[in-house]
Amino acid sequence: MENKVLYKVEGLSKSYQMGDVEVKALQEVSFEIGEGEFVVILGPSGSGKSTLLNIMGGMDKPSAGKVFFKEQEVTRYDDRKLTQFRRRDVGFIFQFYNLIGNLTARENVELAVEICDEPLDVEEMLEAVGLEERSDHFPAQMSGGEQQRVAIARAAAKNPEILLCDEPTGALDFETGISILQVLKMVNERYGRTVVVITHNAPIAQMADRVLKMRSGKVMEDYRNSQPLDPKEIVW
Ligand SMILES: Nc1ncnc2c1ncn2[C@@H]1O[C@H](COP(=O)(O)OP(=O)(O)OP(=O)(O)O)[C@@H](O)[C@H]1O
Repeated sequence: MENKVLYKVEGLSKSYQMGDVEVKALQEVSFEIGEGEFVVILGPSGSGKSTLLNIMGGMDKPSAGKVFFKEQEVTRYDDRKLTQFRRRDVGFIFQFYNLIGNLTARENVELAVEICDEPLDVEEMLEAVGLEERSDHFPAQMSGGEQQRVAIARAAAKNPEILLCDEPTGALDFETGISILQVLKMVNERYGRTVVVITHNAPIAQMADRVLKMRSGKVMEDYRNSQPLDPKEIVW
């Protein structure tokens, strides 16, 4: 089975100048991601995962190299096209949820879909992530796992091609983390969305179709799991 290529990353490098020192966050990273894949980008702290995800999501620009999304070169987009790309094509999920505190779960999701073209049904998404009973609660009235479910509903309801998730289980205990991985897998399977999860937590790689292992700003391994595990079989 060969999926259509969704992302093509070519020779991507990113350096930061810190006084006299040049920090090489990414060094000539190249790979492709197929439509519908569940990808885990695994690497220790400082290996360049967030830098890579931010460039893939149009939030940051590389020092060199190219990113293509559906054969369009994102790295050549002007600000207007980048805004459109972030709104329409990409859903973001962060470690600390980033919900708006004075809006309920439902209102957080509704606000996000207001700025995109073909959103999914808000109630359906809240139900899909298991929050139908809690949709009128404010973030402060919800557990970390519930808040992360709202964040997933918010990102997925935009109906983006891809969900980019930066350590989505990083702030959660083991069992809640597993339940969040199950929700991400559900969005991948039921809605056919491509999902990229970055993590330093090696066991999570067992649920991926594809694994990219990073170290010191480079992709050291790029492999496919022949039998990805169901999240509930993962232990850490
Ligand atoms: N804005 C910045 N200015 C200077 N250096 C930066 C900046 N952002 C990242 N770096 C450096 O780039 C390298 C890669 O950082 P990055 O956050 O991408 O790694 P990471 O794998 O996501 O790490 P973590 O899991 O700890 O978030 C690190 O050495 C980091 O200190």
